[in-house]
Amino acid sequence: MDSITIHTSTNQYQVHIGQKIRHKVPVFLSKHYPSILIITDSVVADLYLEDVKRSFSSEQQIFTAIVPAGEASKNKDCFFDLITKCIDSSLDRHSLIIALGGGVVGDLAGFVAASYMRGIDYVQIPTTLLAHDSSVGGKVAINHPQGKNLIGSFYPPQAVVYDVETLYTLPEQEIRSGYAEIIKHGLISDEVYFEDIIQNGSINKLSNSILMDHLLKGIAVKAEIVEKDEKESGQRQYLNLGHTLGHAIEAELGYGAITHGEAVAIGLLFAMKVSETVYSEDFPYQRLKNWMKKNNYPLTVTGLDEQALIGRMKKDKKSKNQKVQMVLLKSIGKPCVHEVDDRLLMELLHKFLRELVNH
Ligand SMILES: NC(=O)c1ccc[n+]([C@@H]2O[C@H](COP(=O)([O-])OP(=O)(O)OC[C@H]3O[C@@H](n4cnc5c(N)ncnc54)[C@H](O)[C@@H]3O)[C@@H](O)[C@H]2O)c1
Ligand SMILES: O=C(O)C(=O)C[C@@H](O)[C@H](O)[C@H](O)COP(=O)(O)O
Ligand SMILES: [Zn+2]
Repeated sequence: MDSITIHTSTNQYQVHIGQKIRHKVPVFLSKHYPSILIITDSVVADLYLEDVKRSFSSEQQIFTAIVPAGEASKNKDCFFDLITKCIDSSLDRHSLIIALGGGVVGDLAGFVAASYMRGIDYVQIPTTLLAHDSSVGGKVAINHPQGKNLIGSFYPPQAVVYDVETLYTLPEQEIRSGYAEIIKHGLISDEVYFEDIIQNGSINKLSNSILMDHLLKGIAVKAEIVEKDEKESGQRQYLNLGHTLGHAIEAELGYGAITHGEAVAIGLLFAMKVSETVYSEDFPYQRLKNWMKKNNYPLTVTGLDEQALIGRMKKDKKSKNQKVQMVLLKSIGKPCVHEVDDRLLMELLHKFLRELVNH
């Protein structure tokens, strides 16, 4: 088993990564919690809820709440119903919330924990590849129809218990989604890591040891950044590479129409294109795109209104005075934040979306 400690402004917590550790969750908790609410989704509940429940002793009161699987659950109604569940279960400030699932459950349950009684403890038990990113760093949120994660908080968990055995049941689309954030971690940190991912070819044929290597490196990149800049006043913005357009696409298509990682993948390609123009640098754009095609990323999203996308990009949390701020690359491993002029953005987006469909 691997463990990484993350220091925050208010506490420190450990990210434990290993096989079968969902069966022994209390081992990773520093306190005894008399009452616990496990929040999960309808798919994960059938697979892993009993394992996690059974890991607690019989004198602990365990409540469960199951939300529909998918991005659409990160909304105000699910949030409010979960708060009601906390009240009905008489949770208090000594209780624990467990987020058992992917990034949707992690963000939603984390925001419930951050809000209920102005904050109670919670633990992340991630079950997707993408959640190597979402479970670390304490960003919790729900979506607004006008934009992703516009309602949220920075609220670190007490622990992250990442049982990588759960990844074996993931469908292909979710492996693909998670790999977009792994690629992102490679692009912002280290060319060798990035090359290792794309040269390995098909993500469905990877050996367990290669997958684990990519995953652990991704967690290490994320951990190092969030520890230095927990509340995103500077370099944490680099973790948003690909998200300015990615989030706009998710919201514009309707939450859940494509996965977060698939939208981020398109956003990564666009960020590379803009970087090429702004910094007059060559990037392995075509090789990355070929890798994405080979792995069936949906790159031909059609019918997107370019003006609407730009309007949404301006509502992104990095915006300043209605100007789009994008994370770009000076080179691989050297990210930066750059204000992109409206006219240039429109020109590049128009060209990019046309090329995306055609080549
Ligand atoms: N807080 C952060 O720092 C952060 C970082 C990245 C992404 N996110 C957020 O994470 C969300 C996406 O997370 P996600 O990709 O994990 O999506 P998700 O939570 O919707 O999970 C994807 C799908 O896989 C299913 N699933 C989960 N675990 C499974 C398993 N082990 N076996 C089989 N099926 C399983 C789920 O039921 C769901 O249908 C987005 O809302 C995104 O904004 C947050
Ligand atoms: O942890 C971060 O910081 C990130 O930006 C990680 C992203 O992968 C993640 O999707 C995050 O939720 C985006 O944050 P947001 O502030 O743009 O909503
Ligand atoms: Zn993301």
